Amino acid sequence: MGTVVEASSKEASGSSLSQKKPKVVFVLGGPGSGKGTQCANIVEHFGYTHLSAGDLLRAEIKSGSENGTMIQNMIKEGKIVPSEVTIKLLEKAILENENDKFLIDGFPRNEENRAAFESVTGITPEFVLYFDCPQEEMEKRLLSRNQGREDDNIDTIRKRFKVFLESSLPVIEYYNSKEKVRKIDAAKPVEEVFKTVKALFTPVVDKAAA
Ligand SMILES: Nc1ncnc2c1ncn2[C@@H]1O[C@H](COP(=O)(O)OP(=O)(O)O)[C@@H](O)[C@H]1O
Ligand SMILES: Nc1ccn([C@@H]2O[C@H](COP(=O)(O)OP(=O)(O)O)[C@@H](O)[C@H]2O)c(=O)n1
Ligand SMILES: [Mg+2]
Repeated sequence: MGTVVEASSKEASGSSLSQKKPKVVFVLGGPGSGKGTQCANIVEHFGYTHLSAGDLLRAEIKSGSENGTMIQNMIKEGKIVPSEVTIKLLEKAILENENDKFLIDGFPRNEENRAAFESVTGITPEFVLYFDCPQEEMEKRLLSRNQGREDDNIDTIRKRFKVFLESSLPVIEYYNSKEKVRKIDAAKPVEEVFKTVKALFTPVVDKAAA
């Protein structure tokens, strides 16, 4: 009896994501490394749902939410929004979607993101795609992205690079120590990068048949 009560109360307090148990791939890399571009390709070929943490935060600003101004100020400064906010948005998006395979793009971006996501959702990623790209190339891409983003100006871009080096690279190193990182040379043209990405998502059995 005691055990039953304990089990059910544990379930009630846990995230409902622990019941859904989705398959998650984290997509990481510096600003402008091509995360969003490659995620669109993966979605088309492999049936994943793409969730960009940055897109979810920008939608939250647009929706006029009470956190909107705080999020907008942090994005303008290239800072990382508190995990609580971003994780709630990710959880909601995963639960609202029928798919069970998700590409989570631009998250976790620091140790706080990583640890909080793991403890709140109980999810560990299948693997981590890491788009490795020289800073000069990323800067060039961001300055010609033309999506009207308030953070694609040289001042904010420099701040974002610093945050990437100081806070996001350690997360990639953490997953590397767990042998979860698939590092990709992201400086090549889009199609070439996708060839490498495709190989990582194609099951070994399909490769043998091809
Ligand atoms: N391999 C590539 N070579 C050249 N330009 C690219 C490449 N991948 C993406 N881009 C362009 O660079 C910009 C940033 O790409 P994006 O996918 O938004 O990167 P991220 O999500 O990592 O910031 C976009 O304008 C995109 O069209
Ligand atoms: N996990 C995350 C992801 C993005 N963000 C914020 O959103 C901004 C834009 O993120 P993004 O992923 O859309 O940017 P790109 O790397 O795609 O250029 C970041 O610079 C952060 O200010 C965050 O706070 N936490
Ligand atoms: Mg992006």
